[in-house]
Amino acid sequence: MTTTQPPLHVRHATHPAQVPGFSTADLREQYLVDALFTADTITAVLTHHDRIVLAGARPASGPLTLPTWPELRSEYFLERREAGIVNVGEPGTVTADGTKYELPTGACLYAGRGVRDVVFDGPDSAFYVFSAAAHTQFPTTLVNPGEGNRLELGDQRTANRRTIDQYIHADGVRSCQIVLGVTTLHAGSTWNTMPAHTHDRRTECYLYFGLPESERIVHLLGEPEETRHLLVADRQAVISPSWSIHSGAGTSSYSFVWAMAGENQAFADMDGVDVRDLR
Ligand SMILES: O=C[C@H](O)[C@@H](O)CC(=O)C(=O)O
Ligand SMILES: [Zn+2]
Repeated sequence: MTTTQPPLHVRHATHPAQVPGFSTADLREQYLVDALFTADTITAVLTHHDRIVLAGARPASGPLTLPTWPELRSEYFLERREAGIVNVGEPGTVTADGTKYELPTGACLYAGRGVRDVVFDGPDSAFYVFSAAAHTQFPTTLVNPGEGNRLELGDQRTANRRTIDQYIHADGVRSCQIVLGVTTLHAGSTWNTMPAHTHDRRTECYLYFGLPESERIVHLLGEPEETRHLLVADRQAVISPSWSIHSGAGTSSYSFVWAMAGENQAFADMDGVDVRDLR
């Protein structure tokens, strides 16, 4: 089928000193990715923070093939890249060089460097793609919800009881740079990632999903002593540069894909910020 292929949206890196001068609209333009999932379209954003590409594929009326973009100067998208793909919609399939993988909601497919053809299918599926530059090839691997390393964090009394599934990480599915998982807030819990942290060696992106259409997440960003917020809807992503905290509270519970790329893959390489020190 024929589809319109939107251009790659390129976002330059930002300096923390710019943040105090940003209006709400400026903050949203720099850090919020608000329309990744348009029917029969693959939408993509390249951020110069660690050269991460975020893409969304919604194969509503037929299969969609992952293209490449002129800015990448590559023959095919994964020629020098790797990707973590998470289905944030209804069950669907991803076919990587002829091998078809079934992805229920919340499942993750790691697609390694060198995979030429990636095809998304499933009328109500929605595939989130997080891609980083890759120096070598690791095997393409499927991880289903609950099959990764599972962490139970937080407490209902502080409204942050949540389950963290680590999928792509140093002790799980191997990759060059990507560390990726899905966190699900338990019913009645609203806070993620509080106490907040930074990790100056990695850029991290959150893609919120499973949030009712009428609800919003108040996502906190910026340096710990100079924070700002974004009001974020379902299936929207936020880019957190290395100097930025990334934490939020919803008007309801929700899930999110967290994914990072950069200098190392140590999940525990975080600089925690005491709640009392946030400004
Ligand atoms: O660097 C790690 C990431 O920010 C997330 O894994 C945090 C998270 O999912 C949570 O606390 O809810
Ligand atoms: Zn983090």
